[in-house]
Amino acid sequence: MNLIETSRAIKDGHISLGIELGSTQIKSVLITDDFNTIASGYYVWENQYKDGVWTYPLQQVWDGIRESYKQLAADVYSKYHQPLINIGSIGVSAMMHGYLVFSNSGDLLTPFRTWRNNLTEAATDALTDLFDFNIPQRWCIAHLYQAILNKEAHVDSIDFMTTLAGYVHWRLSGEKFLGIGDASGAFPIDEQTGDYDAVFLGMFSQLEQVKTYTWNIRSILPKVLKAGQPAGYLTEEGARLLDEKGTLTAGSVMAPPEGDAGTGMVATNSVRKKTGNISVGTSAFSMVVLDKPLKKVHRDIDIVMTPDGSPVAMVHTNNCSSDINAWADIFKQFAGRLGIELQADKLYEALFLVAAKARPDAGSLVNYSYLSGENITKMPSGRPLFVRTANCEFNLANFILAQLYAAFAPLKIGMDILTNEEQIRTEVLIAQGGLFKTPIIAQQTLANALNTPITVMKTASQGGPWGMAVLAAYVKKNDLRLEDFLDQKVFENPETLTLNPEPMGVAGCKQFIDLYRAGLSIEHHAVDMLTEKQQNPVS
Ligand SMILES: Nc1ncnc2c1ncn2[C@@H]1O[C@H](COP(=O)(O)OP(=O)(O)O)[C@@H](O)[C@H]1O
Ligand SMILES: O=C(CO)[C@@H](O)[C@@H](O)COP(=O)(O)O
Repeated sequence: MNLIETSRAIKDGHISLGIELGSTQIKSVLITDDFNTIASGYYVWENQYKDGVWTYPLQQVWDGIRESYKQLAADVYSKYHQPLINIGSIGVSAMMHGYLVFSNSGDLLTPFRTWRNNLTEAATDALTDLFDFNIPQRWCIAHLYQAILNKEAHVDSIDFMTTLAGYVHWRLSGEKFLGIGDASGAFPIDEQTGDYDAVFLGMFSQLEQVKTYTWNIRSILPKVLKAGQPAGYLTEEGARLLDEKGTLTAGSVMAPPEGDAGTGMVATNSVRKKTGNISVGTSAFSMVVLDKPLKKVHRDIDIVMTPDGSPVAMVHTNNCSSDINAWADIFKQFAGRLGIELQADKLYEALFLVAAKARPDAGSLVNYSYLSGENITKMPSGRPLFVRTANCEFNLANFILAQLYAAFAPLKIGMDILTNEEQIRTEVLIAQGGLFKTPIIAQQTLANALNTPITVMKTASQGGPWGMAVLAAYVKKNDLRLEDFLDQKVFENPETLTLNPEPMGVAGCKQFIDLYRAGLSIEHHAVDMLTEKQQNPVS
């Protein structure tokens, strides 16, 4: 579309908005009906560790959404000279799972517990045994049951439990829905009915500790919808939450709110059976759409759903890029001392590119990027740790490569279970996430770590919110199955780059992983010996 055509599309509302609340950024992306991004906005935020809980204040959710929307609207006006009055369809996605519970008057009952918390081991052991289905620590039902086991007073007053995307959607539209992908990280889904598993709901309700409450699990969970189904309309109040200037009008059709896993699958065109993709950011997770059930229950493989309701095997690690960011900030501060003010992209590029000069084994340096606990390596909480012997090759190139290897190490260990025990392997994995903003380096390192070709699309670094915008557009025109819609309408001619594993890199990464495994008890010891500093309670 040329400028005039795009400007007309904006005026006529032939546009879709995707908003994704990721762990480090709230991003908004606006697309035209040909799925091209025409404007974007973002807001930077960070989880806080307060009172032993990883959290974000809900006020910041709205400050961030408004700021990111404001930037996007300004971007539209400056490029196309049009105010944003009427947006055809809107979709919200976010980091999944966690614990957000509300009373019947809509009050938040306890500060938001994010996916990053490892507080629910007892609940997950009990529920996994009960259902004979893996319940990971970060899932909503695990948080709820743990709160019950802890006898937390607020549980009595629960009227509604949802995810972050479900919460934002509810406030924008007044509707309590979840897309099936996001719902599958709240409570297990039955593929046949496309709804929460009725047998498991019954089993949960019959638990002694659960029976004592007046609420029923079914009634506090949001209703489940599949991609393409309308999930309400933007209300007047919702429009004011997005756009405080009052320009935006109500009435946009809303897509089912999704999780960032689902939007990652859409953004990489990986909803078809046997396709695989990876998301790398604060956390890392690989997803393969299953063509048959797994042979057995694995505590390290989560079963979630595509946005149109097919089961997916997910390997999820809580830690990926946070330690890289912490070190990048140290280098930024040092550059600042020399009078050099570095923008983030320049900083990451300068650091990542030097890794190309590293020894393939990263000079025998070892790093544990555990800002929080790690399920895959059974680490109860996190103490980021860099360790080396006196005679190893300690230089910047090896240091940065060790950081990258460490970011992918838990994922590599988890993926080995998928490939070795379940023989699930895809020809290629399509990756997306902020680490690919600097081309090649993270992509090649991931290919070497997983010993699998990795494809990255041109849109990789803004994948999630763009994927959500595409799901919002799909609500307006859903005459094809989602996988066909993506193949035929969205990804007719994708711009991609595939990198194959390099034999020396594969061998070098294996050496790193051997050292990493050997030293895991050092990390355990650090967890035991160093107490986490507490911050003030969340307001
Ligand atoms: N220019 C860049 N080059 C490489 N990595 C980057 C760059 N900018 C940001 N990153 C990394 O990308 C991460 C954000 O990725 P993203 O997929 O948006 O994650 P999240 O959903 O966890 O916020 C940052 O935390 C940082 O580690
Ligand atoms: O838990 C999941 C997916 O299962 C994610 O929502 C969570 O790891 C957050 O992802 P990001 O690191 O914000 O991309």
